[in-house]
Amino acid sequence: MATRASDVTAKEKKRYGTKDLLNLITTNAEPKKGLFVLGLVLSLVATVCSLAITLMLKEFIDAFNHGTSGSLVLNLALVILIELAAGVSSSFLLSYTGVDAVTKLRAALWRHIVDLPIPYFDRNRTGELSSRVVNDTSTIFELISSQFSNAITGVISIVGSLVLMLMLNFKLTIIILIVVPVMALIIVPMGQVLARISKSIQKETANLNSASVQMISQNRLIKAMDAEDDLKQQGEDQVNRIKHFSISQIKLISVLNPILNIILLAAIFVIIAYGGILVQTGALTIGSLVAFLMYAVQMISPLSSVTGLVTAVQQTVGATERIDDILNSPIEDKRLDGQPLETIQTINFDHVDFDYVPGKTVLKDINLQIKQGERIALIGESGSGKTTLVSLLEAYYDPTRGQLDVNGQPMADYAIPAVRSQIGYVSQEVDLMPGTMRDNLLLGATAPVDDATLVNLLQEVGLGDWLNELSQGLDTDVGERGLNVSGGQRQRIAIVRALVRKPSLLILDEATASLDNQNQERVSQLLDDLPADLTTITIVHRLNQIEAYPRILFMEDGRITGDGNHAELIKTHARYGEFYRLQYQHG
Ligand SMILES: Nc1ncnc2c1ncn2[C@@H]1O[C@H](COP(=O)(O)OP(=O)(O)OP(=O)(O)O)[C@@H](O)[C@H]1O
Repeated sequence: MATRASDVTAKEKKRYGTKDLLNLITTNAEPKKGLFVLGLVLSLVATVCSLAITLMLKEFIDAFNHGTSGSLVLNLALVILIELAAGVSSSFLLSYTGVDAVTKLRAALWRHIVDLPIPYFDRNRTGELSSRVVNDTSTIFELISSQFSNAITGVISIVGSLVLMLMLNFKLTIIILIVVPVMALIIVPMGQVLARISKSIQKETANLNSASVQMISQNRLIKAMDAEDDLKQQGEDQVNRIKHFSISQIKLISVLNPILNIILLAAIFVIIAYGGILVQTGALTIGSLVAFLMYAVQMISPLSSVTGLVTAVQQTVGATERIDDILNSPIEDKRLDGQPLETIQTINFDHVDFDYVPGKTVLKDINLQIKQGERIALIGESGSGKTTLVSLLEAYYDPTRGQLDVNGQPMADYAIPAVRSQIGYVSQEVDLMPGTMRDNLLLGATAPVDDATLVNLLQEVGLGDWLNELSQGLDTDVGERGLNVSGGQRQRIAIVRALVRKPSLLILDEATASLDNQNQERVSQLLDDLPADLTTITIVHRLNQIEAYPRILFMEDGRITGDGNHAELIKTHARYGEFYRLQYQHG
């Protein structure tokens, strides 16, 4: 079944946690576990080596008085080399695992979004969805490629340094054991506040993303409405919201870092002062004091990455929730085991109602029979239900009540790709896809189409000269959103794109709206020249050629109240007459 808008029920709000994050990573990002573990092990080796290097430096310094042994220098060089090799390879392997995992996750999200049903796109904002594909997945990348391993090696550094410090001098270690909890007392609560702030920054950045997509794609409308100042203000408010949270973040970090530094300096000062006394009394060697100081630093600096892991996980859990929301939304059921459809001969709406939202009926008791080869104009006021009616034919939605039959069988019996392959659709707003002219014309085409056919069709819709002017003909890149192609040209390309698929039903949503008169006639001519068995339904907004349609369906408030040719309707349907005259007076 195609998705029924009224099927969408309120989802129970679930609390997301680390388990969901792990689940998302293992099932959708499928990290290369072997490489990840190897990266972790190597990073542990590098950490242990750096602890050992400090210990060897102690020996090295203490050996100054009685001559440095060659084997010590050799061992030191060897350990430094191992540390270097392990560090470089672990950093590469962990980043590689992160890149690989985030690539799979992004691809899985992309595939899933492509397959989501139309009602999902009705409910969700474009920018927000794109932010999930780009930003939320980056958060997960950071966690896998650096934050997680930094925290693990951090723990080893802390524990290792502590054990070695205890071995070097118990009393000096006590000083560190007092300093660390004090630092933790500051870092942990401030870290939690920082996590909340960065969650707000993420949310507001996603909103900015969403708002910019709207602002850029709707720029013509904004200019036409002279609404630039409003939009500038909205943008300013949005960036200022991010600034507000970013400043709180900066303030906190600016205070946090110097405080931690001062505590660290104070601890180092105490260690040097007390350690100096111990050295003078001969209870501690200079090498041990230097090693001790190095361990203190090695122990304290990973503290923030260990506590930072909590923050990072919290942030990533937020990203997981948003990504899961997409991945758990059911994709469109294309009924692939449904029947094939060779051609559309008859369409029958039998008492069809449709509600986007339960209880708000948009199409009301539609009874309509369409035979192969009919040329139908669908007209009516804005919001009367014209687009919704053709959306049911495209199987974007199923009727809420009543029955829609194609060739005498319920629409729901057919495989959805079979239905759509029989329908050519030209929308009101034609967007070209990024890529070449040929890519655009062949979008979704299943059978091979040669260039000569494409050129012929382009000539028939009046794009022959334009094609000749293009530097690379059919290989010319028409650009994102087709920015370098006019509205009229885009619509004509869309008509060719629809015809290339050799449909048995052609739906044109005001396909001639942005064409000048000459090109409009050429397209009308093309539509006249279409094969006689091709059914066309044109949603007509400009009525200047309405007389040419043998059958006109007039819609009012979700109902078809008029069905006949122009001469019949003008005589029998008062509202149609009024609508027709009004259009002429104003247009
Ligand atoms: N995705 C949706 N969710 C909820 N309501 C919708 C949705 N799409 C359209 N509607 C409502 O359904 C009604 C019919 O809309 P529809 O787009 O079919 O009208 P239309 O005749 O094609 O209008 P227009 O000529 O302006 O394109 C309107 O009241 C509209 O607000």
